[in-house]
Amino acid sequence: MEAEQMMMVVKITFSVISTGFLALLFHLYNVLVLKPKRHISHLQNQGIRGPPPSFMVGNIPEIKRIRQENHQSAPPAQQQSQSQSRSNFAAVIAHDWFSNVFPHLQRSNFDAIIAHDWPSNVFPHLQKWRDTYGPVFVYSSGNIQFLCISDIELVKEISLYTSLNLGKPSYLSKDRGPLLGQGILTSSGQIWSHQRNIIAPQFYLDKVKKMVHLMVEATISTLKSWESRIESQGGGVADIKIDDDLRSLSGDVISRACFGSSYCKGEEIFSNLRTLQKTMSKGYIGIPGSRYMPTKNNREIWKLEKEIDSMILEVVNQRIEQGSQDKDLLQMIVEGAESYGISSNLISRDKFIVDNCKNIYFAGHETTAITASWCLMLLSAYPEWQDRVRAEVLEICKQGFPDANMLRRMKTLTMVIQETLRLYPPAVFVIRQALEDIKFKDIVIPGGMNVQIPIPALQQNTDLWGSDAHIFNPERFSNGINGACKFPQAYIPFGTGSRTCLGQNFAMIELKVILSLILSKFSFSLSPAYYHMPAFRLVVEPDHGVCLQIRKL
Ligand code: HEM
Repeated sequence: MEAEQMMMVVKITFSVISTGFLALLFHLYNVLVLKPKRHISHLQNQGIRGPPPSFMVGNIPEIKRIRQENHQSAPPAQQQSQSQSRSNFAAVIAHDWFSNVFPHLQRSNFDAIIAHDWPSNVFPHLQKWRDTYGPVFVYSSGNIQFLCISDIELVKEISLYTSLNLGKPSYLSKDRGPLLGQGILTSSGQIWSHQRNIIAPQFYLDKVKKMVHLMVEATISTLKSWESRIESQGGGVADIKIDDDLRSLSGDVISRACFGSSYCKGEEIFSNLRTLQKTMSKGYIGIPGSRYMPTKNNREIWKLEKEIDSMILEVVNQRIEQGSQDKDLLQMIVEGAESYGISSNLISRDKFIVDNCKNIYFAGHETTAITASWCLMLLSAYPEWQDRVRAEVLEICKQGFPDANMLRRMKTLTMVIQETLRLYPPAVFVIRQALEDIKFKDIVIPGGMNVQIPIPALQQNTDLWGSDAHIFNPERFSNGINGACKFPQAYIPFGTGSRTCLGQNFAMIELKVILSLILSKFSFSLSPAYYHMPAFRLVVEPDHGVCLQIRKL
């Protein structure tokens, strides 16, 4: 009898295991073979083409090959020496008589030297496929399919579509999860709308204006450190690599503005986030599941993620214990987490708080700091614009510090920032996932498909912006965005549609404060050490940083 029972248990266990195994196999077959095939043939039937994907890896081998070919066509040694002589040239020319007597020559030389059409180097595969298959094509990164769209009429329709059926892709929360968690940047649907409702009021324009004073204070302390470096180096000039200073500055601003000045651990959190960002962009091979493999890189990512999460939670709990009169963003997130916890068990209270703080930390400081770096690089390279903007700032602020009213009047500075964000948008893709079949123009995007809009490709499209699309010309924004381009939807550095950047007003005001204060206190040119090489590390940043020769005015 006992033996019979044993047999029975063994049989049941075996059939449970084999059913589970078969279900897993079917799931894998569906995810890895059937679904991608269905998506691609659905689009192919509508005349959309793209490079043929291979099993599991999709088009990754081809992406690697195209990048390799692109790299080989411009050997690094040659690039380095060219670039060195270029930046030497720029640094020297900016201050000698040649630039005054032959400004047209200097300008055109510079445009030839520091080429702004970097997207074709950083994403050569997208450029190649666009040339081969047209402005709408389909490709696969590992097992994730993307419908890449740079057709302006389609982009226009997508930007007007407000339904949550076009949400954040599910792969993003896995892919960027360690950095951004399940915060608003990565979540879709229910959690997202709740989070956005909590966070959005913090970024209303009237609230942001009150933060100008706080931004000025933070900037002044950075500029004081530059002054002492100039004094200590002697000769009235110092070579300063500005990127990390600007990163700390924007980190300081976001800490004070959104999380209260008692956010003492901010420094450490930011530096860990930066290491995490670098580690993640180094290791990512685009195959789903690869994040979960116990590689050395992934172990490093998990360790950093844990450290960051516990640091944030520690600071939040300290803050809750201390209590606060100010209703800042942190307070709102904590209250939001309490109310959300009552209505949902989708995500724990602690995770809700940590993920949203991480989101704002990363979204709010990295992008702004990089934009400030690019903007100062461009103002160094185009001294005539540096002079023009400085004259405007000095006229508006006299000898004082900028306030919200003054910032509004800085039209030339706004044009320069807009042009910087056109040529060097730090966030390079708007990414969405169709949660059900959605029709745009005459294309039905199948449910589950990811949509990718490459921001730089749109913003440097000569058909939309004219033959000078690759050239730095802030003048094009003199009549606003509508005057600069036939289609305002082709200018989307802050994204598009219902999920545009929550912090865009905040970012524009912060950039104006930082840049106007720098311009009113210093003049600057490119250091011979500057090496122009935009690189993609989840955001587009200067690979070797921006090194400037800075003089006190
Ligand atoms: C120059 C600076 C910035 C740039 C270029 C930028 C760009 C972007 C872009 C492209 C998106 C994605 C939008 C989309 O998918 O359509 C985004 C989302 C977001 N950004 Fe920014 N951003 C900047 C600064 C900031 C700042 C300062 C904050 C906060 C203080 C912030 C908070 C956010 C948040 C919370 C989202 C997610 C919105 C959502 O999904 O609902 N950003 N940003």
